[in-house]
Amino acid sequence: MALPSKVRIIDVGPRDGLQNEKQIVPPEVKIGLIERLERAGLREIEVTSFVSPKWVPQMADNAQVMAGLVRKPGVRYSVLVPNMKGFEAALAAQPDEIVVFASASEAFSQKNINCSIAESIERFAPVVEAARAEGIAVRGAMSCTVGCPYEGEVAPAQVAHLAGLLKQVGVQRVDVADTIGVGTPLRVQRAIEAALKHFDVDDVSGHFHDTYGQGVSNTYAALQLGVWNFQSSVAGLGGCPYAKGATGNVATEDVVYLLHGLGIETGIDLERLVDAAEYISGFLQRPSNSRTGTAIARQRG
Ligand SMILES: CC(C)(COP(=O)([O-])OP(=O)([O-])OC[C@H]1O[C@@H](n2cnc3c(N)ncnc32)[C@H](O)[C@@H]1OP(=O)([O-])[O-])[C@@H](O)C(=O)NCCC(=O)NCCSC(=O)C[C@@](C)(O)CC(=O)[O-]
Repeated sequence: MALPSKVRIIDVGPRDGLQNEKQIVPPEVKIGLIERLERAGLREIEVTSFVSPKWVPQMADNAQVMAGLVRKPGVRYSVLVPNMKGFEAALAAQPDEIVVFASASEAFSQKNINCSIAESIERFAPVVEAARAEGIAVRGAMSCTVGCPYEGEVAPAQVAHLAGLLKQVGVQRVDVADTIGVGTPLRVQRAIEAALKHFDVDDVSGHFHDTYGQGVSNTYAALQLGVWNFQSSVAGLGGCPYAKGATGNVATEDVVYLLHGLGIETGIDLERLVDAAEYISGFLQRPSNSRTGTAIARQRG
């Protein structure tokens, strides 16, 4: 199959990237990061999550971040929502899209959202209905589609099962997430094919963590199946609080370098993206996890 000619990237740095940071990042820094991502050409940004602040303290400023954004036309701002309480809080902030998040593995579902997969779907059903009634788009993140930190390998059939449940409750598109970054290209392709049993290829995205350095290879493997939507994180920020040892998402800079090298259009200016990475890395006092970003920053001197 020919590779797609264009790709849409959702930068999840402000949410997935920062949620696990011990040091609280103030809302104005998060907003500064979002503005720099917009300047770099990102047209979809996962801004925050309306989850319990006891579970994820870094996202406790969700309403402040949303209220402080100067929304740019043409940019889609999404937020994670685990239940009706989160949806009601998110609704006041008027996101363009909400993301409900379920797991392909039972154990991770329990650790991450304190309920079984079936219970999570029951919780999401009214949330999805309410969001769509408000004209808010709904994405479903599927965690642990390749491996689980508690159960080990996850079978494609589990991914297909979850994708089917999300489809049934009205989720419009899904992310195939390798939460702990253990996937390699063929395993990731099997997980994507499982999602494709229920969703059109235009509505399936790849979300790869880079724990074992496979994020770029897995992106290429997904492109080979025609997938053209990806989530990645500026500077490779990230890690899930409930997936011990897992590192950040594949860096947006690394994905963009791959895509531009393949002649695939992204609308993203790599130099400006590195500016955004330098901004947040400077705040965190830590070098970027992106190989591309590091190379470009070194050339700048
Ligand atoms: C789902 C719950 C809330 C269940 O947590 P629970 O403790 O079972 O919830 P509960 O309904 O029993 O409520 C307990 C307390 O939490 C409050 N509460 C209840 N809901 C909310 C809410 N929405 N916002 C704010 N507060 C909330 C509620 O009001 C109550 O407050 P209290 O009466 O004790 O003061 C909790 O487990 C939670 O917040 N989990 C979120 C964990 C999380 O954010 N994980 C990271 C995101 S997933 C991820 O990163 C993976 C992804 C998407 O990136 C893809 C990938 O790579 O895999």
